[in-house]
Parts: sequence; C-alpha cells; structure tokens
Amino acid sequence: MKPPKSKQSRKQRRLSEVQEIELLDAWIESRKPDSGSNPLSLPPPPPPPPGEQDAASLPPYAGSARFDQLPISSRTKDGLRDAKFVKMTDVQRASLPHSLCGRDVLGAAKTGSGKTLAFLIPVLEKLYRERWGPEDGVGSIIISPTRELAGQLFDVLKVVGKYHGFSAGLLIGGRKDVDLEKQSVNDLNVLVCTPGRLLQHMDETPNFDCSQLKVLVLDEADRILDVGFKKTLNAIISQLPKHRQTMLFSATQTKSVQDLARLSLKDPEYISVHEESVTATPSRLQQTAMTVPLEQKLDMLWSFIRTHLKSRTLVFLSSCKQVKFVYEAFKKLRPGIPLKCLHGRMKQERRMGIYSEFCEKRSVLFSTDVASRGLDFNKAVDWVVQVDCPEDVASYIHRVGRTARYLSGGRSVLFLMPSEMKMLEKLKAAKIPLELVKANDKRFQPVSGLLSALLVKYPNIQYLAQRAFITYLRSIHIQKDKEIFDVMKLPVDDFSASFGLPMTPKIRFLNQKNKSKIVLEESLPLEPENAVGKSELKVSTKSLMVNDSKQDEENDLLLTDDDVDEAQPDDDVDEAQPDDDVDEAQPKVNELEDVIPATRVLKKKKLKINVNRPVGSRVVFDDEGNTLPPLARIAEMLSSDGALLLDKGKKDEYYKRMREEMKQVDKEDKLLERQRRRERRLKQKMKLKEGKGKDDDDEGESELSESDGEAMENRKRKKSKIYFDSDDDGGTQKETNDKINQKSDAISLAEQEALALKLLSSMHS
Ligand SMILES: Nc1ncnc2c1ncn2[C@@H]1O[C@H](COP(=O)(O)OP(=O)(O)OP(=O)(O)O)[C@@H](O)[C@H]1O
Repeated sequence: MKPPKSKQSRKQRRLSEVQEIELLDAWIESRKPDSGSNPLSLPPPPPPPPGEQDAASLPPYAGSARFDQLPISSRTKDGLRDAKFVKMTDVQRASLPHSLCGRDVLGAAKTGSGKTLAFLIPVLEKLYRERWGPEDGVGSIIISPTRELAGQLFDVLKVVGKYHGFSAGLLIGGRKDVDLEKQSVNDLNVLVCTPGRLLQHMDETPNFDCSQLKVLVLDEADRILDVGFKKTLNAIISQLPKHRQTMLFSATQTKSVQDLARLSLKDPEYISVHEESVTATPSRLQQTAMTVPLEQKLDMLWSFIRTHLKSRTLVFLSSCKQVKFVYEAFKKLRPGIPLKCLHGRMKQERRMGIYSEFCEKRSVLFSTDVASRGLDFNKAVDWVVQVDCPEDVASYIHRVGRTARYLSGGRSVLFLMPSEMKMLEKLKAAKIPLELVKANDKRFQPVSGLLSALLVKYPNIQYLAQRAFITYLRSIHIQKDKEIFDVMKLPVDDFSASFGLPMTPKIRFLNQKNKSKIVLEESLPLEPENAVGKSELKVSTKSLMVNDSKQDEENDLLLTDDDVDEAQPDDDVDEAQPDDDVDEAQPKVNELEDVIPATRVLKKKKLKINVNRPVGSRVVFDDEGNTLPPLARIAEMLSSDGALLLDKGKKDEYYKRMREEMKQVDKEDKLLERQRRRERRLKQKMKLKEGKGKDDDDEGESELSESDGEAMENRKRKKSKIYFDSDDDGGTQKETNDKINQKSDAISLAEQEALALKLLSSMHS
C-alpha cells in the first residue's frame, strides 16, 4: 500500500483517480445485478468496447468470470495480477457483484474456496471509491476468531492492496506493543483484528473512533457469533454505526435470525454457492474414518506418522494438554520427521513462528482447534488426522478444510472410538463422503511400551501425561452431544496405560452438592482398585476394528507403500525440534495442586487442601535427592544396553509389594498415632490433677517444675510407692516418699486408688 513517489505523479494520479472513481460509481450503479439474483447462473458478459469508455457502454458485471471484468480500481487489479489471481472462484463470482454495489452479504462456501478475496476486494474498493485518506480514520474492520487467521488475512490484504494508499493494522492479542498500537490505531483505515483486542482498544484507547466505519466483515462468522464471543461481539457492535455495509463469511454459515438481527443486516444477499453441491467438503478431498479404541489412539497415531514420513500432516487433538504431551513424548521418541505443536497457551510470536515453519517445511503439526479454521498453510497440507473426534459437523468440516484447498488435493482420516460411531452417521447426513477403512495390522506399531519407559525416565512427561489424561476426560465430559460423547463409556484404565502411565490417575467428581458442575481431581492412587468408578467406566474393547468396511488398498492409511519410507531419524529433526519447548513441560508449582505430588511441599499442600484425600503417595528419591517415578528403580534393574524396560509381570509384582508395604506402614502409623493420643490425654489429666493439688496445697513445687515427660515418669514411680511404701529405699526415695506422704494427706487413699486405676485403664484402652 505504497503512495506514489513524486508530487507530480501524485497529482496526476489523483486526477485520473477521480475520473476512475466516477466511472466505477456510474458503472456499478447502472449495471447492478438484481437483488437475490445469482450471478453464477448468468452468461459471461461481452468484452467492453475498445477506446474511451463511459458507463452506458460498459457491460453488466454480474456473470464475470475474471477479476478484470469487474468494476474495480486499477490499483486493486494490479495487486491481484501481481499475486496471480486472474480467474474468480465460484464464491467470488457469486458475491462480488453484490458486495461491490454495497449490499450486505452472508456468504457460505466450502473451505479453501477463496472467501478471503470475496470480502477483501469490496473492502478496498469501498474505501477507494469513498476517497478514504489517513485523516478519515477507521473505515473498515475485519474481525477473525483467531490470531493466526487475522495475521493471514492481513498478509493477503497487504498483497492485494499494495497499490492503495490506505494504512492498515493488525490488532491481535498476545502482542506486547499494545501501547504503541494505542498511539497509532486512530490513524489506521483498515483494522484486521480479533474480537478481544478490538474491544480492548474500544475500552482503553483514548479517542478511539470508528463512528465513520463503512464496512464491517466477520470472517468465520458462525464462530464469531457463537456463545464464546457473544458478549465481546455485542459490546463491539454497540459501538459501531448502524449505517454500514456488513459481510459475513464462513464455510459453515449461521442461519440464526437472532444472530443476524444482532448485526442489523439490511436485506442481505444469501450466497451459498455450494448448497446444491453433492458434498459439503472440497471434491478433491479424500476422506476416511477408522474405528480406533481410545486406548489405541496413540498407537495408531504413532503408526500413522511412522508410515507417512514424507507427508505434511496436521494432527488435531482435543486440548492444549493433549497436544503438549503427545508432542513432547513423540519428540523424545524421534519418529523420523520434524514435529511441531500449536495451541492457544503458546506465546504469540512462537505461534506465528510455528505456523510459518509448518508452511515451509514438511513436518507433523499437533494442534488444537486453534488451527482448524481459515488457515491456508500454503495449500501444502497432505493429511489431516483427527485423533480426537470433533465436537460437531461444522468443526469436522473446518478441520479437514486445512487440506485440499483451492485446486489442490488432500486426504484426511478421522479416528472414531466405538462409542462415537454416531458421528459417522451425522457426517454422512451432512453430505460428507466418508469411507470407513480398516488399519493394516502389518503397519501397526504400538507405542505404549515405549511411552511407559519414557515416562519413567522423564517425570516432566509423566506429569504432562497425567494432565492430558484428565483433560481429555474432562473434554469428553463437557461435550454437549451426549449421544456421541459419554465419559462413562470410556475404558479409563486402558487409556491411562496407553499413555504409559504407571497408574490410572484418579478422577473424582468432587462437587457433590452441585452435580451439574463437576470438578475432576486427580492423584495417583495408592491402590489402583480404589480408583473411583473403575468398573463403571470400563467397557469391553475386544473388538478393535470394524470389519464391515470394504477394504480399499488405495485408501488404507497405513498401507500405501509410496507413503512409507525408511523410518530413520531425519537430519533436520533436531534442528526442527528445538528443546526450548521443554520448559513448557515443566510443572509450575502453582499448577500442581491437583496432580499427584512428587515433592514434600506438595504433600503438605495436599493435606491442607483435602484431608480426605487418599494418603500415602510414594515418593522415590535418587542419590542426588531428585524425585523419581515409583517405577524408576525396577526399570533400572531391568535395563540392558542402556535402555529402560518395564516388564508387566514385574510391574504388577512391584505394585503388589508396594501396596502390602504401605498397608503395613499404615498400620504402624495408626498404632503410633493412637499411643501418642493416649499419652497426650494422660498428660492433660495429670496436669489437671497437679493443678488441683496445688490449689489444695502449695507444696509439690518440684513436681510442677518438671518437664512433662519427667513428671509422668515420677508419677509412675509414685504410684508404685504408694502401694509398696518401702522403708528399704535409699535417701532419694525416702525424700520422695515423704512428699507423697505429705500429699497423701491431701488426697485420700481411695482417691489415689481410683486415679491410679483410671490412669491404668486409659493406658490399656
Ligand atoms: N481467484 C483465485 N485464484 C487463485 N487462487 C485463489 C483465488 N482465490 C483464492 N485463491 C487461493 O485459494 C486458497 C484458499 O483461499 P481462502 O483462504 O480465501 O479460502 P477460504 O474459502 O477462506 O477457506 P476457509 O473456509 O478455510 O477459510 C488460498 O491459497 C488463496 O490464495
């Protein structure tokens, strides 16, 4: 968006601009398509007459197939040409004739079909024809649900708008330069932003003014209108002028009248170019699904990665913690291809860095749904693997839409647990052509054994595994569609074992009063059989693979030999997998309160938080005083040629022994505690008694000045002397006897006997 260089050329350009704008205005106005018409069904317009042109001689623009046939400025045309955008895609052909004449648009088209240009071109053209300048302030706002997508939109805007003189800004969260942004935001003409950051400016930036706004765009509109952004969006909309053009685009569009009313759309054009299409997803996308039991998901994923070392693969998991664990664990196991991860908890710079690295290099990217919408990844994703089931059909469409973009092809695979098979029906009902395929047993490479050993060696990764385990269950629990997602049907123990965890973290529904709000607490139970609801949650997982699908060698994920290469670690693996992310794996002290404590500090904290929590978590220390996972010792015992191995039989035996030992220690602890309590009671009684004696008789000072222990000892001695009252004792004894005799004046013999009996019986109770 560079302005022309010299003053002379600027003036000339301004003059020709004025003429161009007049012509464009007249052309747009005189050749408007009918409201509600579908430009795609119109024949292509004839070429414009050569030479001097006036609006009356120009052809209708609805039905145009190329950008240069549209009533758009030469600046935009130049930008498009430079970027090699010549022919329009269907959604561009259908929507641009309407949006260029200022109509509100509600556009739905498949993923990767070119919606971005369908709204960026009208944004640029509107401001251009309004002769918008820096002093006019904010003229257009484009809102995107994620930072990466906003960044990508901004990049496309820079490309196609490079010959315009507008100033544009990217306003997204996670950037530290918010104060700098505040100083310049009022000078920007086009804002590309995430909802949160925009509202922050509306709230905090002095004199932030968008009262002159001309165009508002919501990309991934259904997501932005979703409950998650509801309050923010309402607050934003309330500060925008009602008189504006509004455009909403998504691959899965909202049909809610309520949502549209919030945006005060005026007679919007509904553009749904693929409504009549046989499929809701790109036709070049080959989609498959596989039945994968929960406890085999990681094995299957590992097998997939190992057999697709030459592919660029995007893997979707349900939570940041899942992503962190799988990424860290697989990275240590070195599958032979660079691994990356992307999730919302990462620092923004890192997120952007990962996004561009993945665009550049062949690798596997583990991600949450933060990468599911809009991202273009240079059209180079070969595979989309959905390890965890998407929450609904829309989410599925957006995830698989990261591949097979524009004219390129792509493949996807969805892992479905037996309990999630209903999702397959839903997807098929939504015109998604999915083929259920079977994994090739020969290519199956279980990874849980390796993970067990890895977790023994790296406590950080064990910690991540515990967190991932719990978070996954929580994510299933909070899903709305209970027909598909039922946490009670999950084989939790097997799932935990598949992560390589030595024991199933405990899952407890703590908040009994308010059952609708469930809090999960985790800890490594002392006795696995104590795990709450273990038997309830367990389901048979014997039938691992469906057999009813026709096996197509072409589509068999783990079978295609051309995808399979030698599983040797890449030279660039290390370079592409910097260890700087490992820090993220380090449990932070304040994050640990609901995980099994590995340190004494935490143990103390545990007692403080929940006294009813099972006690006795075993902490093993190495020679340097570092905590080790309980299995470390047997793993070391079994180590041969440096590798840590865990034998299942030994492991079970070890746990059995540990349980017995702990039971024994528990017994001894209880006995000790009982004795301690008894002594305390005794002491209190004696003190009481002594106090009474002192009141009655000022003597006995020596006894009162003794320490508690000594006093008790003396009391015992005195008791026996009361009964035996021997003259044969030595001087000291005599002295004591004298004292007792004096005391006995104050306490009768019967009283003394009663007291002694009481003390004795309390000692033996
Ligand atoms: N007219 C065009 N000619 C050539 N390539 C195009 C054209 N329009 C868009 N593209 C390319 O197609 C790809 C997908 O476009 P875009 O990102 O706009 O898709 P989308 O419909 O917004 O997808 P999603 O629904 O996933 O957000 C991009 O790489 C873009 O450069």
